[in-house]
Amino acid sequence: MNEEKPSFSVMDFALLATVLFVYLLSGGRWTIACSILVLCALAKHESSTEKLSAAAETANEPSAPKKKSCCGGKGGKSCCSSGGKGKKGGCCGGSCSSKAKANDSTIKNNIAKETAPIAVDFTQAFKPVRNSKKTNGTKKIPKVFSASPSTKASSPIFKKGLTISNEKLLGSQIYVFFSSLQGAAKRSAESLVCELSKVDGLSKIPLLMNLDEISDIDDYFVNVPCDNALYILVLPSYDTDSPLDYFLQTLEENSSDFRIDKYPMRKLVGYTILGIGDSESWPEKFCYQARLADLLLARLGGRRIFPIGEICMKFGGIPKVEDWANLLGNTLKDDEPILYEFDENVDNDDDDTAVEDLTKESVMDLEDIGKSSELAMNEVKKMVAQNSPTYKNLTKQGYTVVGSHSGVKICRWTKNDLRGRGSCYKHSLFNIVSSQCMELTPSLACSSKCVFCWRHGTNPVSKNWRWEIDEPEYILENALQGHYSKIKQMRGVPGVIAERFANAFKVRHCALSLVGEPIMYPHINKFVELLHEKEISSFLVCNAQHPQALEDLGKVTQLYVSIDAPTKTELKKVDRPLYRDFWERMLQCLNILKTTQSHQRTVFRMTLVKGFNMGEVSAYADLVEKGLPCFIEVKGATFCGSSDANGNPLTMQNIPFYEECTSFVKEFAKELQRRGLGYDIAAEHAHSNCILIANTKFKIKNEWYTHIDFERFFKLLKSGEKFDHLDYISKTPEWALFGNGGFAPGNTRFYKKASKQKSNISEESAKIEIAA
Ligand SMILES: Cc1cc2nc3c(=O)[nH]c(=O)nc-3n(C[C@H](O)[C@H](O)[C@H](O)COP(=O)(O)O)c2cc1C
Ligand code: SF4
Repeated sequence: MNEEKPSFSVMDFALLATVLFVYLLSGGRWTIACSILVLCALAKHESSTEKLSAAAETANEPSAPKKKSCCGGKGGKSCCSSGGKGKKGGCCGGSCSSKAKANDSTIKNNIAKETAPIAVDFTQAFKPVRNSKKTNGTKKIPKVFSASPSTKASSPIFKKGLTISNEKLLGSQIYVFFSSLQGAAKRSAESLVCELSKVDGLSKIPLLMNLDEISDIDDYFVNVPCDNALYILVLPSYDTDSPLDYFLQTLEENSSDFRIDKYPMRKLVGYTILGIGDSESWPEKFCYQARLADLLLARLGGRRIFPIGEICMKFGGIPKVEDWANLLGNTLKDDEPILYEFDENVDNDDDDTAVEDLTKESVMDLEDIGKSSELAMNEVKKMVAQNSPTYKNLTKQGYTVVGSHSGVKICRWTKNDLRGRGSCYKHSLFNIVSSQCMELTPSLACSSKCVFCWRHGTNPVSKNWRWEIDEPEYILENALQGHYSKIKQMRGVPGVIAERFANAFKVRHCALSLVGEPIMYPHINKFVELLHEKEISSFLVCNAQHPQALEDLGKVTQLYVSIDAPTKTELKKVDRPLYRDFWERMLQCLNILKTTQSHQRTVFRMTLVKGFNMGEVSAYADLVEKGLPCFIEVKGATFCGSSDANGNPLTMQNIPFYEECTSFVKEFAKELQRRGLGYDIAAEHAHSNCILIANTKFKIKNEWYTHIDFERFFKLLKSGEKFDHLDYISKTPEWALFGNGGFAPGNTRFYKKASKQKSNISEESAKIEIAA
């Protein structure tokens, strides 16, 4: 034991006494100076005392072996760097060397961190388990991908739905779906397919699918095409309306549709999503629709096998897609178990706590995503916003977009008529002069995706109205303005007849067709009233998918219903309707024509497409029996220029010749007469492959009255009296009757040069026109 040394020496006391003396003699400053001197002296004294006592101690020790001198961390030969031949050095016991190793590895790690190509930040889901209890041993840590937060809160299945699946991802059939407006998602999906095809051991080549072209989304997102399907979705985000909105709307509806399985996506091996967007221009909404899709697929029971990727196409683009694809490829090869949610096979073992720890944070994140995504789902957008690619597309095609959901366009028959080259078939059949007719739609969106629709791929689709609504007064005023400005542009065109040009500034007819489904517009009745107030007659074409709107429709001059196929199977193939109960809807509409709307001038509009709907006439006759329309307008689909790959599957082979149309119509009329339904062929416009079958009540004293007396129509309307289709008829002129061609006198028929026509036609890419 060491003996205790005294704390103060005589020297110390002498110094302190000096300080006291100085204080009493001269006060503050001198005392401070003196104190500092005293403290220095004391410190010096103290250290020399220590040195002395240390020397005394060493001198007193019994022959202790001499310690090697320490390197002081500098690594002298004798110690840490040890020429020590594997022996631990004398001073630090080797800790110098281990520290050096640690420093080394930290640096390496840092370098690795700095140089690693973090292309996409989707690594959050791979956070390591923080509970060390769960990571010991050789047990692998399952990757966890949490499911929809809202379902987590509400579904009992979720709470206990964590289990491990060892699905063999490599053996699955991968489907790469994409939706694209401007092509970036398509290119990304193609690159993804290319990268994934290189993955060793993948048993099947991934399939590329365009979501916007799928006839029925339910074929893939309620049913699945095979029992080992794995879905990868490449989705852009748009804060304006885009085709993806319909897809998301469908998933949303399916998740709450009691008629279908609550978790249909559980049939998949799994899914993952690659979002693309623009983080610079849309920082708040960057890839928000990809996240929404992720949420909805999880809600439908889908199992996420890889975290959602979010790539800004402005910075990096395709190389980042490839990075993501490579990481996904590694996951496919990786046979580690994946923890899925939404599985009732509960495994309630100890891992649950670890899983909870592990998922807590990502679930929190997803809750935020969930909230913002659900808000996004309920957000009301403009159908066609001015900055949207759809707007640009439509205006490029010659449409004047009015407000946010309506459009006008002057058709080629209006131009023809201004130049004395004849009106369209509506002149021959019903007395509508093309140069005074405005083609307009108050809804550019449609609830069908007809194969022959030439605007397919351009206009938005939806089952019902989900956009901002413009006032009918605003639409009419601006539509007329748009129409007149297009007419004005015709003033320099050779051959324009001055009188017709002047009259064209008084629109007399409005064809509510053009593109989309006019009856979807919530204020359609008010809009038609406004037309009538201006003595503009109304020709409304609807697609027989909105029975309630049809039932509620007020008086129109003529009411069309498109009948594109005679049977349920064919109608699905031709119209690709969005509604699951499309056939029932159509039958309901036919019944409404026969009952509530029987006072209207009703017309079945049939567009003949060879190879699609020119088969059985008796099935068509069944439909006529159900709707009993006043007229049946049969028109061969017509060619209208080459396609720009808009998804239209038809070619010139599908365009029927006029002879084929007439023989179809003759057979059809015969079948109707055989059933005693009282129809006959009345008029034609051979130039546009169009023939009219009319109910014989319009044949008075052996003369056809298929034309409209517009003056009488407006007179009756103003009178407020009830009237029906027979009250405003006029005699069909001789030239329009069937067999006479239907070309109005006073016009010169103009034939395109055959060679020029030929050069414009590309068999593979024909665009088919059905309206006008
Ligand atoms: C009108 C418009 C709106 C957009 N809105 C968003 C958005 O809300 N969030 C986002 O991340 N990117 C947004 N973008 C960027 C697109 O998602 C991005 O350009 C993407 O690559 C487009 O894919 P696509 O070419 O396949 O259509 C928008 C782009 C346009 C033109
Ligand atoms: S043809 Fe008419 S009903 Fe069919 S998709 Fe086009 S706009 Fe809609």
